[in-house]
Amino acid sequence: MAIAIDIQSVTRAYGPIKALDGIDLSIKAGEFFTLLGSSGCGKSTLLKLIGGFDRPTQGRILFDGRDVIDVPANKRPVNTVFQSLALFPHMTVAQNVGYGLKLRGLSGAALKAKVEDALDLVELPGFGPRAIGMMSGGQRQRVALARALVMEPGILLLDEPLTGLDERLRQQMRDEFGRLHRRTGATFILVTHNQDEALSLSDRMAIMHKGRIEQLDAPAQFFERPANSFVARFVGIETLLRPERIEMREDGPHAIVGGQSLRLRSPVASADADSLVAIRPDRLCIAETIDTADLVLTVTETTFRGLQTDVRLAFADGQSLVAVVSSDSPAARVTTGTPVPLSLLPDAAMLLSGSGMPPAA
Ligand SMILES: Nc1ncnc2c1ncn2[C@@H]1O[C@H](COP(=O)(O)OP(=O)(O)OP(=O)(O)O)[C@@H](O)[C@H]1O
Repeated sequence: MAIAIDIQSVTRAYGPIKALDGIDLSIKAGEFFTLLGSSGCGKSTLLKLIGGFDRPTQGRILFDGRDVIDVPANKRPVNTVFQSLALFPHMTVAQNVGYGLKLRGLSGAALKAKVEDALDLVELPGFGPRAIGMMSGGQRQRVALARALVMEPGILLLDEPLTGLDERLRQQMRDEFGRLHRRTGATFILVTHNQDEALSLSDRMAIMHKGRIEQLDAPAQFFERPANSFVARFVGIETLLRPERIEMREDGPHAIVGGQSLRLRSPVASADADSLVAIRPDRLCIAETIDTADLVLTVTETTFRGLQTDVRLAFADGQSLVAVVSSDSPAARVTTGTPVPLSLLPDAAMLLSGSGMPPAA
């Protein structure tokens, strides 16, 4: 049932704009795959190509090794849950869910049984006779999901399906997607700009930017080994410092920033003019004494954030980083202008290639 997808050198141009620019991507059968990126990066365009609602300008798309470019949307083993949901407002829940099966020629008790099973699957048992207008936002999302699942697709496409729901419902539906993925075994492809959603659900995900894939990996790898400074910033590693130079020392590579030395995770990629040093905030801590410190920086600002406080610390050249400390620790009460000793845990600092973005202020 689950279907593997191969996207080979796919470009989709609208005049001079390349919504997709040479995408190569293999999605494994049965995997939960997410396309993550900010508005305009091309993720919906890619989903449309997979669904058969649009054609690539160049390149090939294969399902289980078969080219599907000429297969129309309604003949593909794919169902889509659109952001707009696209439910028929004048029909009941059961009529909406059963619509596709009816078109396939199913009727009577067989149709009814399938619809009821699908409503059970999304935890809306007995809701069949209700009018769509009497369903809440979250319930409508589930009806849209049931309508797609009832077709038993090998591939389920989810286009920003949680947009517009409140936080509690988002959480509930998110859990539901995970559960349905395990139960159906179908290949799920989610499009979202919400990082939490992507991280919690995906087996693998791709971060897209300007029609290209910046990184394709399992979720934890985006923090462990961000491919470049764009990805680091996207996943919330905000400290990106411009080094004066890179030095190879006995204990490994070091970056010199503002006259101080930061030990880098090795091996380092070859540095170029755009290379930046990313510092993971979770691997930075305030040291007991100056003697045991890796760095000594000056406090420029503290921001109370409830349980935690952000302490901004500056290098001599004006570049800065943020240490996150517990609000009840003495470190949260340091005053501006104070020198603070810092320790870097192993692999806290990584040298990343730039992606044309300016470094953090
Ligand atoms: N029909 C179209 N005609 C012209 N340009 C288009 C068309 N559809 C998309 N584009 C352009 O292609 C690029 C990618 O669009 P796409 O809708 O795939 O982005 P997205 O990442 O899904 O964004 P969003 O999250 O806002 O939906 C954008 O620059 C967009 O303006």
